[in-house]
Amino acid sequence: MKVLLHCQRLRFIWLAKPAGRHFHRDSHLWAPLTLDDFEAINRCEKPLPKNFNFAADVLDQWSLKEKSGERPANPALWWVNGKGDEVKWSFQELGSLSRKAANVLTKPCGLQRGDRVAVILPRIPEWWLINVACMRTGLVFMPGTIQLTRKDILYRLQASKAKCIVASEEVAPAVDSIVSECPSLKTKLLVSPNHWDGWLNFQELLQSASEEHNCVETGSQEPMAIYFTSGTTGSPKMAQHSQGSLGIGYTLCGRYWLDLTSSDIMWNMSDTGWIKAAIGSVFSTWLRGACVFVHRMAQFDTDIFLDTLTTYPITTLCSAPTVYRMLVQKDLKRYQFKRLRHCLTGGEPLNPEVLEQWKMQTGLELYEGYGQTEVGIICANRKGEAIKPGSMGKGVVPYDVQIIDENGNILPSGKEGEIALRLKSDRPFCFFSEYVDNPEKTDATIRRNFYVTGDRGVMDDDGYFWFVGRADDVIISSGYRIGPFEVESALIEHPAVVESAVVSSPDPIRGEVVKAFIVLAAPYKCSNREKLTAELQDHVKNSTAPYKYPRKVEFVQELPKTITGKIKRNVLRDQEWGRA
Ligand SMILES: Nc1ncnc2c1ncn2[C@@H]1O[C@H](COP(=O)(O)OP(=O)(O)OP(=O)(O)O)[C@@H](O)[C@H]1O
Repeated sequence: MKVLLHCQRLRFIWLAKPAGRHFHRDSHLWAPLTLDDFEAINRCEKPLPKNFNFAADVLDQWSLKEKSGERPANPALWWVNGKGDEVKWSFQELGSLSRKAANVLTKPCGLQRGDRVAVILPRIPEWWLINVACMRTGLVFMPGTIQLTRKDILYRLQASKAKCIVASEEVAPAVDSIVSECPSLKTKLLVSPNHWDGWLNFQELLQSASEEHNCVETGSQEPMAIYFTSGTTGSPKMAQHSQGSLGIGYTLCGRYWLDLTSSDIMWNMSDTGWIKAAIGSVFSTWLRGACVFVHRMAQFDTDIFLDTLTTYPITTLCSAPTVYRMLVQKDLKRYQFKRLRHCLTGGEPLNPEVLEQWKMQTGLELYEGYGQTEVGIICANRKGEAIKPGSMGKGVVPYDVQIIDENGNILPSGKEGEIALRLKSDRPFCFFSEYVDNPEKTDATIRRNFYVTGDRGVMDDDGYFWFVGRADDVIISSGYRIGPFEVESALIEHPAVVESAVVSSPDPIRGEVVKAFIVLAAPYKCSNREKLTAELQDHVKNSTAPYKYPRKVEFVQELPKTITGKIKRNVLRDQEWGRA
């Protein structure tokens, strides 16, 4: 199945040899792959087909099922903006509009299979159209959030050598200010009712484009998308994914973690720039034939958020822990959610206190998942399995998740080490292909026969994984190893704490000590700081091993975060160590 090449400078690259069973769609021998096939491929019980295209092999199949009445009359995409505007597309409408969009990309934009397209759009329906149009044409989709600054956009366009940028008016001026420094960029496509000098207009071109389009027969391992990582620990890396890794790799995630069926309505809050949008708002959801629900909020607002859940028949919700931390500050018992039955979170550790409060106030569990841009979901609390508050759940199929030491040896349960994925003879097909133009970083993810995540954790006797912290975030004080998450989770149990970030801080005797940066809840903002510090320190000493308590405490208005909302502990740590 797979050939392992031993290259110069001890670099390993994998060439998976896909099976040739999947005939060209025009051939009389061609049979569409079914959801059962995708699940079997995901379980590694069936080989990856030679060719695969998510638009043709998944979306167009749902269109046919919709036509024949085999799928409920649920939209494929349901978009609202809170101002009375609404878009509902069936799979058939999504099909015909995305074919038109494909013609816009190849004809007036002049793009060819394999070209890279930077797409920086807010949560508007066109984002989904361009996404599917790129699949149909074999273009490599590179999403980015509209919160990117001029400098971020320049970094992304130069690093990727993108041929085209698709943007909205929010970011067009920033693009214009740096375009002269991006020689590879040939086309600027604006998604707006207005015309801008030097930009083609998507809406106008879409209206006149033909609906006739033959989907490109992409190889399963052909590049489909490039995701820039969050940049929590440094410059974002370009993780490249293939048609198969994204298009098939999330089948089981949709079934077991998201628990979706074709009559579900999934609201995933992730920004369009991150892989979580791809998982929850494209691949997992549409593989299961469910409806993708989108609310374009100008900015996150808890009242609008809660109103949306009471107004629309959303069944499944996925949001970052930060959002749940804010929501549990409200009196949630006042709200009657219309159809909500399954709630998910991930991207950051979820404090057990938040899970308990959410459950107490809404009656619903919170199913946490743990993953990375590079390899997708690694651990998750699956529907139907008992949740252990504070744990990220068990390893997900097809991954063999282990805790290893610095030499790549598997550690027994209960021992802290690095979270890693065991690579048997085959590299799992759902892995990213590489960090583009960065073979050293790609190689550095492999230790002996493991993919190392760079995160530290513990597996218990029941196979549940417990997050300790990113390897760089672990604090070593007087010889003790202290994970920030445990201290932060202890702090948030106290009613004065909305959220906190725990980092190492220099100390002349202990080398480094635990320091907590704390955002206070409104009623505690005017409290006596000295008294409150002592109270919080005592609280941590009582709820976890006393050596973990924060010897230094600083109260802050807010914590530094990435645009995905993740706490940037490295910024606070550098500040403490005078490296800022
Ligand atoms: N449920 C979770 N619990 C704890 N941490 C999580 C969870 N889910 C994701 N993470 C963290 O997020 C990381 C993956 O996030 P992402 O792929 O966006 O890149 P990043 O590591 O934040 O950014 P960069 O690699 O650019 O520094 C994981 O390695 C882990 O540290």
